[in-house]
Amino acid sequence: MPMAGPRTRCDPVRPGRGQATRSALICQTVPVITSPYIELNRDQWSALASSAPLPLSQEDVEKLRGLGDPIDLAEVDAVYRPLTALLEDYIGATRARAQRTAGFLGVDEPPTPFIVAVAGSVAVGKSTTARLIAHLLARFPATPRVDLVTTDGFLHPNRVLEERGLLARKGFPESYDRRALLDFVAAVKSGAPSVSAPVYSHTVYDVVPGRSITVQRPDVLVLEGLNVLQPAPRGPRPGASTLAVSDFIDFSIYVDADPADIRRWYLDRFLTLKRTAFTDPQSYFRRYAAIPDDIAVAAASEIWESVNLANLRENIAPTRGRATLVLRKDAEHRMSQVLLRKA
Ligand SMILES: Nc1ncnc2c1ncn2[C@@H]1O[C@H](COP(=O)(O)OP(=O)(O)O)[C@@H](O)[C@H]1O
Ligand SMILES: CC(C)(COP(=O)(O)O)[C@@H](O)C(=O)NCCC(=O)O
Repeated sequence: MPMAGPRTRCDPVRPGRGQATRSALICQTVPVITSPYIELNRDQWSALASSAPLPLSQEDVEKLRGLGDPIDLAEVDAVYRPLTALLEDYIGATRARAQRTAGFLGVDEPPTPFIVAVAGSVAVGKSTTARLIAHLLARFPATPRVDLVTTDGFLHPNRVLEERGLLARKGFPESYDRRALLDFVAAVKSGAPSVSAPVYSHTVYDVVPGRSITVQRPDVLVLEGLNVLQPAPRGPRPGASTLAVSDFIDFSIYVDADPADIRRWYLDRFLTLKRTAFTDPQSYFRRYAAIPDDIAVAAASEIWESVNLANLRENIAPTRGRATLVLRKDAEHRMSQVLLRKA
């Protein structure tokens, strides 16, 4: 993310013993690191929290956190109190600008939903971030109506993935119905009164036929998924639209961590799911419930390497620099650094 450019730096050279005292300069070309982000460490970020108590209990946090994510009230306080305050500020500024523009044009055009996108690898904890943001923003008087949509509903059904030889590419850009996802986000951002999105089930590992979630012009839409910062497909047909989902996003958050840590979280979660969700006869992974842990871990490792890590490297991590804010986590899921796009 930081960009390097050369500059000349000159430092005075101290004369050695017995040498003439005339000062001298030694000059060299050194790279200058500039970045479009303001970087804050954990203490700097968490110190931005206001002293008002968070409208959340430890019990709420336990309900909202994803499987394997140890986040507690103190961590929510450190990360999400400043984050939601910042988001409310962005939302207020966006609304004020929309009002000024409507006044300038002499039209009566209310602001459209503010879209917050949450991106990052499989198993990095996007759903915890998305759920906490949605829950907290809904408690602010200016944004009581908040909806949360995950992009997995826009995956092609397994039948289509199988036909196209893409079952082992689930989560890769081509495994989604990108047109439908783009149409959905564009409709929300056009102020459509009611827009529906399909729903995915992690249990059956497929899109649920006939099920949908309807979004009715909320104050905020939180959109969570691997691919929300993905650019439009490369080399589109001449004349085809180059619009991408990210063109309709007002604020994006990339949840970032070391791939070695994410791998461990993925495998630990797989073992927990093996004892819980996979025992459901409806579970796509039910065959793993009854096999020894080491064989299940070997299979999960293979899925991690060949699907999720490959997708992280090829498609997801390259979009990190497009995010408004990068939330960097340490090996224990604790926020270690926040990068915020300079205004
Ligand atoms: N095979 C599965 N069965 C049931 N739930 C799952 C399964 N895989 C993932 N989940 C759940 O789905 C949610 C989204 O997971 P994922 O897409 O990996 O994103 P993240 O971990 O970044 O939130 C998580 O809450 C996770 O616990
Ligand atoms: C469904 C997912 C692609 C996540 O989709 P998202 O909500 O981010 O659009 C992912 O959880 C997944 O199932 N990946 C395929 C490999 C695996 O089983 O882990």
